[in-house]
Amino acid sequence: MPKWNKQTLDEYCYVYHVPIISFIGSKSGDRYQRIQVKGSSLHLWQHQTVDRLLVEKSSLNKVAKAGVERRGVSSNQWVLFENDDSTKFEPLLSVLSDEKSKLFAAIWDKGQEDGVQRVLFGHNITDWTVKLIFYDTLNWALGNSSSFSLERFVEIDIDDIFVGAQGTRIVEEDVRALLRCQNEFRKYVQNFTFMLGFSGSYFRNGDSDEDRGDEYLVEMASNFLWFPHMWRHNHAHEHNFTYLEAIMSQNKLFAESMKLPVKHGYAIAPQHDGVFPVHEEMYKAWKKVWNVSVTATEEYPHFKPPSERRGFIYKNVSVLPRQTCGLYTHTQFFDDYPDGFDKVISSLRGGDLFFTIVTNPVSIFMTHQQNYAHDRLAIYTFENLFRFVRCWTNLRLRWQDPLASAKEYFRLFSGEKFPIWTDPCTDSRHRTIVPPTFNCSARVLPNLLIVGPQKTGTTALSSFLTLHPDVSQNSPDPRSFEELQFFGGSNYENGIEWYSRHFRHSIVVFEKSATYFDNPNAPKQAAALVPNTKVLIVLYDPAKRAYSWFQHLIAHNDSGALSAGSLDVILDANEGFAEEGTSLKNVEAWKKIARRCLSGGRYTQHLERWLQFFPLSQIVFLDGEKFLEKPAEVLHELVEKLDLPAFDFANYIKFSKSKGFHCRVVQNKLKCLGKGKGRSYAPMSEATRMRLGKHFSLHNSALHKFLRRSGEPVPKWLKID
Ligand SMILES: Nc1ncnc2c1ncn2[C@@H]1O[C@H](COP(=O)(O)OS(=O)(=O)O)[C@@H](OP(=O)(O)O)[C@H]1O
Repeated sequence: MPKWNKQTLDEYCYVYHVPIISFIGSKSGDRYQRIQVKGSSLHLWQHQTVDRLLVEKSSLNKVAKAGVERRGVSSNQWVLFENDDSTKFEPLLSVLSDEKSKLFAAIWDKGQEDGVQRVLFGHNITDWTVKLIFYDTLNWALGNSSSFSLERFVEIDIDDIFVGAQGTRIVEEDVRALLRCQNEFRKYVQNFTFMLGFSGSYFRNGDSDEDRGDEYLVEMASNFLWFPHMWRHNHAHEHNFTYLEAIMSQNKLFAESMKLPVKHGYAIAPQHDGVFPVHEEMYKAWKKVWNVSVTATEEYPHFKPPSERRGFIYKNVSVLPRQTCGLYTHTQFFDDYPDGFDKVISSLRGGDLFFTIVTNPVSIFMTHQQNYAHDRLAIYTFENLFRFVRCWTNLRLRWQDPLASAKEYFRLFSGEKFPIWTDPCTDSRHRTIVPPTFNCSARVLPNLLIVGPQKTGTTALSSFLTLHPDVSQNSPDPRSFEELQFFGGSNYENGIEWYSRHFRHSIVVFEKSATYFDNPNAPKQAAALVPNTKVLIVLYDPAKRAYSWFQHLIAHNDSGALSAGSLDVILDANEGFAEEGTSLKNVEAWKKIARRCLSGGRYTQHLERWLQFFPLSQIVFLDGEKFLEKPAEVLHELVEKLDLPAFDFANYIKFSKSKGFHCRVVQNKLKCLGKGKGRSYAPMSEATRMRLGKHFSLHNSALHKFLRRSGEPVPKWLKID
């Protein structure tokens, strides 16, 4: 890192108490093996080979268990640290060797030399022990260490307990093994209980030994917990509520007659069909027949990568992420492990499966009855996994009922409650399980979002833009001032079928909801559904738009605005200078109005959020003031940016003297926007203007800087002399 950058980084970390995590590699051409770390008394050794590692006792190592020795590391290219001063440095991972001096693969510099704390690693996280220590370090750096729980909830579902071709199914001896293994697992996982999923229609569907296996399982039913699939492993998305209710009821009758303990309102849909993408009819049938309140899926937001699967709540059903453990219905023999036996071994010994448990507070695994027949690979896999976790970590594994897990999950990740819709048509797995009413080849989603802010001319812009023959706009929603207000709004709950119904094919398909710009959830939700869309932001003098907002409220007889009488009274209240004797109710109402008037005009504040989810190349800025004066010219530029053929807007947009704004020309007549757009009201006083200018000055100069830096044209109204 260049010297100047390093200095700035160190200074930042010193001032804001931010620790640094560094991974240090060996320099290939360097002749020196032992080097002093610049500005520190610490030395490091390059190009080292490591055979044995030992996790050290340290307040930073929480999950990683201290004192266990790992042998057979056998890899080279490590950088090791030499520590002469235990008051300044605390080892996290040491190297065991026959040499006298002790070297360390990870060390914590407590910041006594320059006030900056650092954790230095001499190897990257391809080594699982380093990864484990890195996980602890990250939690420490994020300040999670004290609140960090060592409890991990583990659930193993056996799906389709009666589903399977003859010759692949469990027999009586396998059921006995399952019971033994459940007891064995309880040594590692407190309260462990297998959860068995059933489709009753397949009961006793094997040869005579397998049928006996089914019977014995049902005799032993009370030892396990049971949850429903469909009667015949049916795919939910293909059916409506009435049919789903019927087949679920049939499965319920089966459970009742077999006395299966079905508790906890838990269910799993065969092949996750209907859970995500959501099939509302299935959720309704689940509630009605089984009163389901928890399920799990591998499909949200997408099947891959598994580490990014998350949860959500839909129709009062908590959907938890479900993990795969590398065992599928065809995995019955050691030789059958997908990608070979070694892959599974490495996955559970410090690989993906191990880290699934480490990193997820709740892990729900999916297995199938075949994995407990023949070589009983599931038993082998989980027993070894649990042993490994016990050996190398301080984690406490526990089973708890899915309802408690759901509660815990959404307590920890409360921001995940609302599902984020993705486009099922761009996910090959989701495409096959969308309800038949959702036709991917016909569905249309926007490729341009006009996001606002409000009161910047977005209605006029939309109206004029649709003059272009290759542009179409969403059909209006009368319930929300014509706008769909889908992202970040209550219409989001209506789902994508509802949303996409409002669009029709065209080269540019746009949606305009001016509420999106300053809505905290809109960018994330928009990026999940239409990641390639362009996002158009109108840049308009925020002082004028604040005044326009206030006039909007007056025109709508808003009691708060009317009682204030002027925007200045609102601004006074917002700054804590409400006139003596003003009721608290009025002060609160005026502050609320102030927020609405001012918030959207703080451009960079909201822009930052959009840029977290969309690259700058997809953001289109439009000068709102120039648009007001010369709409045809601005539209000409916009059309070019959108790669559309040129269009003679000037022919179709003319200025109306009576309206005082530009209007569309329809059959030789001017057709202006309604009276709610382009209102006539007293002009803003110079004093209010100045006041608002002052309020926005920092935000405006940040916007100015941002536009300059990004090579975007700076609107005239923003130019700073
Ligand atoms: N051609 C034309 N016709 C009418 N109005 C025009 C036009 N061009 C820009 N404007 C300005 O648009 C302001 C309303 O902005 P929005 O359409 O974004 O408002 S909203 O947020 O959708 O309610 C509106 O604000 P007010 O003047 O306060 O009514 C206008 O200043």
